[in-house]
Amino acid sequence: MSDLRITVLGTGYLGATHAVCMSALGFEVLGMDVDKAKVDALNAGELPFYEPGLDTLLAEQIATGRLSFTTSYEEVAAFGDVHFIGVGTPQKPGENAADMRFVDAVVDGLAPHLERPCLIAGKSTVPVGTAERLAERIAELAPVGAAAELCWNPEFLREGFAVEDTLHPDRLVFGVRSEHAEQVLRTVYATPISEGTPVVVTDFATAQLVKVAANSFLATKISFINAMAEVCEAAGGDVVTLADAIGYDARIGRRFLNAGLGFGGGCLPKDIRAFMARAGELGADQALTFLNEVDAINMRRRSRTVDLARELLGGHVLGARVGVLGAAFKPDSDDIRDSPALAVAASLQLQGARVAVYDPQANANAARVFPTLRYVGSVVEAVADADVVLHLTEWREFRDLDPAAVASMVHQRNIVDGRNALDVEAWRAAGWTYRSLGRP
Ligand SMILES: NC(=O)c1ccc[n+]([C@@H]2O[C@H](COP(=O)([O-])OP(=O)(O)OC[C@H]3O[C@@H](n4cnc5c(N)ncnc54)[C@H](O)[C@@H]3O)[C@@H](O)[C@H]2O)c1
Ligand SMILES: O=c1ccn([C@@H]2O[C@H](COP(=O)(O)OP(=O)(O)O[C@H]3O[C@H](CO)[C@@H](O)[C@H](O)[C@H]3O)[C@@H](O)[C@H]2O)c(=O)[nH]1
Repeated sequence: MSDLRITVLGTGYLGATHAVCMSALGFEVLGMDVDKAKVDALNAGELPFYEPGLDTLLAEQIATGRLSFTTSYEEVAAFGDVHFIGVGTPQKPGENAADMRFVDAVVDGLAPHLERPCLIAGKSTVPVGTAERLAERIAELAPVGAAAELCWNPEFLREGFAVEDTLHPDRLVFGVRSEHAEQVLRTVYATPISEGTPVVVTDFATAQLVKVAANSFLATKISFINAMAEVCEAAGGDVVTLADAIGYDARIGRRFLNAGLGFGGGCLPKDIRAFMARAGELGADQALTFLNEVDAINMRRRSRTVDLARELLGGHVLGARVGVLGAAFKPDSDDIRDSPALAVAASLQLQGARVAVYDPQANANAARVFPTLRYVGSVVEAVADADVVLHLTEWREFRDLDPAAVASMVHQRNIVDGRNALDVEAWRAAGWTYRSLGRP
């Protein structure tokens, strides 16, 4: 184990995971965030969000004494040999572009304290050109001068699998300007568990682009199958069978070909939009106009789900009871950023439905953003007397439901499976009118 000391600036979903995993690999790690409540919770060994396995790992690592958290840039600068940047890059309100103010603030906060040689490794997802700009800024501000070097090391973890993805990544991407930076990154990642992982060493521009290209491809794959779902709806085909059949072709592959309510979260939607905005600035906007269509197909799935619910209610949404299963943008996460489930729930409520939402982990986060929806603590409460049940986030708890048992709780046996994840035959056999996206 190398004695490099690591810091992680921004300890949200990405940064907290990275800090905890680096500590689990044996490094001494200092995490930093401007949110004092978050820092206090992390220091107490309490994870401020839900991520399977990360809670126990955090508590274990805090107990080793190798991992701690602070709000101080000075402490971070004095402590670290390698500083990872994992602050947020959300969509700017009312624009497609990414809001870079957190990235800029973290560099402006840290760099003036850098008095000893170090590597700063950007992990946040950024518009191409950011690393080049930040390198200049660091050169201007850091007392140690060129011995504070920047590199770009994009992160590909998925929420719900964050620990697994961090410890066993599909690949590592190092955007570097020197052999020294490459060697330091190789040392950080030279652990038994990343053995055999492909390492792509490249320039700044490519490293930043790899990340948004990957997310654009994933978003396109989902919208492709959702476009097929639209055609299946028109033609009377079954998109799940279609996905299975085309997925057997190894060139296509079945993963990420699940049709339904579409993609949400704090990454895919904002990343394709920021990529389009950046391409526009670079004069390459034509190259990415297809991403507009990817986005539009995705958003149409939300309206389609609302329409299915309305159809099942015979057009009478006003006063109808709607039981919503799921609020998170995906299962095994409490993240509700751009959640398709909440968009559908909110739309039906706006049309006058009486909506009850249950999510195993995301109720509290959802209530902060959509305070007027009614949140309940169980499936039983969500579906009580419902005229229609909407399955919008495919938690195992929902996939395992016994349709006969749920049938006895509702007013009308209507279900929309927004994720094509329930057993159609079993639900129909229990007397349910089952509707889903892209299936007859
Ligand atoms: N969430 C993921 O699964 C994931 C995966 C890969 C890449 N990314 C990218 O990583 C970045 C972070 O995403 P996230 O989901 O962890 O966001 P997040 O909102 O959960 O976390 C961001 C954290 O940064 C902190 N912060 C803001 N300003 C700061 C500052 N000046 N100094 C220190 N901390 C500051 C915030 O308080 C917050 O805790 C984004 O660019 C995202 O696109 C996220
Ligand atoms: O076949 C599929 C697969 C996913 N989704 C939806 O797509 C969204 C995103 O899912 P996923 O990619 O699993 O979650 P994220 O945690 O947002 O991870 C994505 O975004 C991260 C942040 O950039 C990247 O690091 C990951 O590699 C990338 O998968 C969710 O709403 C899913 O419900 C589908 O609708 N159909």
